[in-house]
Amino acid sequence: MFIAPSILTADFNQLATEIESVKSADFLHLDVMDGHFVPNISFGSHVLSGLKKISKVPLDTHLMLSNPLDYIDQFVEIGSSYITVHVEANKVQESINRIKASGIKAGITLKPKTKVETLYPYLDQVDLVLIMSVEPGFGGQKFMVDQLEKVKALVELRKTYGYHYMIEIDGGINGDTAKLAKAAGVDIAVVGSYIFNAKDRDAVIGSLR
Ligand SMILES: O=C(CO)[C@H](O)[C@H](O)COP(=O)(O)O
Repeated sequence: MFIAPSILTADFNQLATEIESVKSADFLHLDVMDGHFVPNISFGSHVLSGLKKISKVPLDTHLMLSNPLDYIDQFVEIGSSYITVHVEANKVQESINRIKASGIKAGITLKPKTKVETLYPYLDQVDLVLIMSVEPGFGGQKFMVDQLEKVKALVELRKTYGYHYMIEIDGGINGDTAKLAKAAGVDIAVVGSYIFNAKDRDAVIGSLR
């Protein structure tokens, strides 16, 4: 399983050092929140604009925004490899088109209460499907085990229709829940507090893999 540390729980007073501490990761997960789509505000592209200068880890950007289309160019500009938008957001199809036209990979995601069927119109177009295993907005929450049913459904759909997306899970991942996620068919685990609350982050990344 690939591991994507979420910098949401990192110490922003020493962001460069925090990012250096997870240099063995497969992706760096960026949780962008607008205080409207989710009840929290995190950071915008300006804060992240120097990231590519200090880390070679590919950037996996998750836009928790009501109007992602208005911000996609900024997150392309900072060097994102993947940009993921919510199916509940405005102008979903236009956002996916914009991401792909920018030459980077597009992802789709959904909140825990949203049915997996809402993703069906986009599954043939996307490179990544992100399953939220907590209510988006905050790190450090408990893993919602029932969301693994969505992972299993997506594995089957990929097999049946020959889709190419990777399946990512985000929220409440630790040593135990990572095993459940992997068994269900997850390709990438986003991990916030379990990594950033540890001293030896590379060791945690290695053990999660
Ligand atoms: O997207 C998020 C919250 O919206 C975080 O990425 C997610 O919660 C990871 O943090 P943790 O591993 O601490 O649960």
